[in-house]
Amino acid sequence: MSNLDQAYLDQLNPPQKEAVLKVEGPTMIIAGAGSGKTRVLTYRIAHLIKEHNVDPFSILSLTFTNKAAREMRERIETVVGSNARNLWMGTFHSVFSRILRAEADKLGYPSHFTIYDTDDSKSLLKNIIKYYGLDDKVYKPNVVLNRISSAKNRLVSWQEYMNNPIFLQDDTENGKPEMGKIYKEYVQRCFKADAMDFDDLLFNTNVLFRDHIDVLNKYQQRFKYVMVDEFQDTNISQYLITKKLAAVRRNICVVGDDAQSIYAFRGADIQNILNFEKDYPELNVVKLEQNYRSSKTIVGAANSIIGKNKNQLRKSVWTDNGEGELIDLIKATSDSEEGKLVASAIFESKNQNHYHNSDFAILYRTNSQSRALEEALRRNNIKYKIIGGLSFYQRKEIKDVLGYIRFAVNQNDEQALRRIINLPKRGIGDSSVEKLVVAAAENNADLWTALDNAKHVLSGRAATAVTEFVTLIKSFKLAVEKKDAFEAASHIAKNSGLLKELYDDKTIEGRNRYENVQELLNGIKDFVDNSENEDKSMSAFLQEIALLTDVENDKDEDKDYVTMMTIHSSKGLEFKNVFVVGMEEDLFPSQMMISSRQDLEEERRLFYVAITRAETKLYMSYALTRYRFGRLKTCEPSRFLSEIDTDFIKINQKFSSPASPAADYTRSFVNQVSQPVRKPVNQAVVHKPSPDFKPSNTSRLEVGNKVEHPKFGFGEVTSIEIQGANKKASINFEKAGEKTLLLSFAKLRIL
Ligand SMILES: Nc1ncnc2c1ncn2[C@@H]1O[C@H](COP(=O)(O)OP(=O)(O)OP(=O)(O)O)[C@@H](O)[C@H]1O
Ligand SMILES: [Mg+2]
Repeated sequence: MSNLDQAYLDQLNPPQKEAVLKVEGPTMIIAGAGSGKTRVLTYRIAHLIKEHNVDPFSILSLTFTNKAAREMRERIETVVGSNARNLWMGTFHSVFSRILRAEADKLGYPSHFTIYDTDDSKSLLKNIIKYYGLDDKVYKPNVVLNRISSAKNRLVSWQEYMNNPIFLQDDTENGKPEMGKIYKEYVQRCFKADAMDFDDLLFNTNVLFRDHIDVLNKYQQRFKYVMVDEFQDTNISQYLITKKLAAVRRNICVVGDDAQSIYAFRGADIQNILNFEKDYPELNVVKLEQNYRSSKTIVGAANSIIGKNKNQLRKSVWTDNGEGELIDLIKATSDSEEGKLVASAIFESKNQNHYHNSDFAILYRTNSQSRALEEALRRNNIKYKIIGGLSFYQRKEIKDVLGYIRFAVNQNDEQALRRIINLPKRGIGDSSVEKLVVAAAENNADLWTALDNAKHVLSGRAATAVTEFVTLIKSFKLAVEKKDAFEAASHIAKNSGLLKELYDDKTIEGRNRYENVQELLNGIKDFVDNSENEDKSMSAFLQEIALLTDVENDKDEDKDYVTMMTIHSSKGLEFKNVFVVGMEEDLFPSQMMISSRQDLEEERRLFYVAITRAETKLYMSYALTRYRFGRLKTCEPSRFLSEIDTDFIKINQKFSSPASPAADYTRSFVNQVSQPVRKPVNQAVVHKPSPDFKPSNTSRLEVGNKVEHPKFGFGEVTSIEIQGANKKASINFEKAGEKTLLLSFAKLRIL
């Protein structure tokens, strides 16, 4: 997006301008990708402040990531100046956790409540499942968590859940009749621990506004204008919050694209778009049809894809931009070759077009696909960055230090306690912790009180160790109260013994971990010195990082890197060149997700999101074999490839496997490679191994060797590749065709 300057209204087309100028009353813009919806929101806010003298403090703008909020804020700042800092802008979770902190006492929480992340929630559920003596193979913690999460997102409390026979019946049919009991215990334990999980942030905001009219009134008065980006991905809980807040003034503007709704699996509901029309009959609906982001080819391909979905609001998207190049289809024999071909294509495009690394993004369906791509990029010296995956704050050493900090802030934080109580080892085992938790429950006391009275519950060494631990935590608590966040954190890292333990580990990993903890301390220093948040307390810092989404924590100084991320995280972003990799059946569309037509349509919308991130050039790639879950699998090209109008796509000969059968691009070839659900070749091959078949030692296998495989039959080795400890051979089998096999697994007889 170009910089906003004084003449911002000239940078809008007529319907965009209309949406910016009409600031009173409800407005909805449901329009295609790249049509300037986010731009409209940004300019609208600038306009409200500049022309209508609206106090930024009374504008609430909800975005998909905090990063998007930061970028919008920066742009608005160029028009209205530093005043823009006071805008209420961020994700639903971050904005409402701020409000919950301010109003926590109304719900019986302290303002320093802890936010449990998914790991905390899962391990708490594990404890509960064990506590009730249930089988954790039946009650899998992440399945149970999903069930609880979806109940909360539909605003179903545990009381309603337990009293509604429909849920019990459903759970009984699923073989999990005890779900209600687990849900109840989970909520009560979170409450006891002064903790809220992610879903609670929305659930409890709804409770707050439902039960405390005075509080609701206060925020209804404060937020004179409410705006929501990516509206199609709001769930009912989020929808009701905005509806309540806007109920008095009705100045609400939502923008989104039903074709990009990709979170139905987490409870997002396109129905909200339809509800909106009902809830606001006086609604001003704005249509945006011109795409400013992408070439004609890309827009055409995207339209041809989304047209295959039955459930969508029909709308047209067109662009004035040039034709652009055709989409390049890259075919690889294996996932590692896919990585190499993608890296080579980036390398060449950079040279030819003088692009920076940052002009490229690689998008995939699941995080696990990144490994082969990373290896290839590293070999080509192309700097990349994975967004998402295991983020900085998810690393063990960081979570350990944060565990101490969390417990110093909130001594009821059971999950933090369990993490740190025996770290570094001080002779306090799981069973001692369990005894303390039970003692606390039986005496209706909180965990901290039980710890403080450990000598009545435990004996011998464990009791002494717990008493020493309590003394240590008391000193940390004091540090958190008396010192600034940075000094307190440094004190805790040092005196907990964690820093020393890492320092003493002289392995490369140990050094890395030590540096990561130093980096965490740097981050806290930065927060103290530079954060926009007025509250510089340790608990404010914890809250800020608890809500960082995948796309956020960009600590890298050098910003020139190829971005790698899942398609889900790429929503709302744009890049000059985009690679959509792993275009294979079972991977994309994902095998796990397509049990119904609705699910397939959601996968297709995800594909639409991926395509529409590209401005100039789009590449798609697939591999014929791929390691998945530790096994080499034969893959079929994704059915989505055959759904792209063939006028928009061509096979890239240069960056396709030499083994690919087609020399020239022809329509029929694309159709042929993309036929959905072809039987994998190897299933058709029936080979009876020779009577004297005995696997040979393959350590000396060479290119050109003739071999026999018990299933694929006879073939010739065409290449050998060493990858770390693994050695792979590509073998051209007479009947089964080209296969890449991992030699440590493949049974081969050298002839
Ligand atoms: N009137 C305009 N003139 C020139 N460029 C524009 C105009 N409107 C939008 N753009 C540019 O088009 C691109 C897409 O805009 P924006 O990101 O706001 O679209 P969007 O509808 O929010 O897309 P998505 O659905 O992917 O979130 C941006 O680079 C933006 O700056
Ligand atoms: Mg947008």
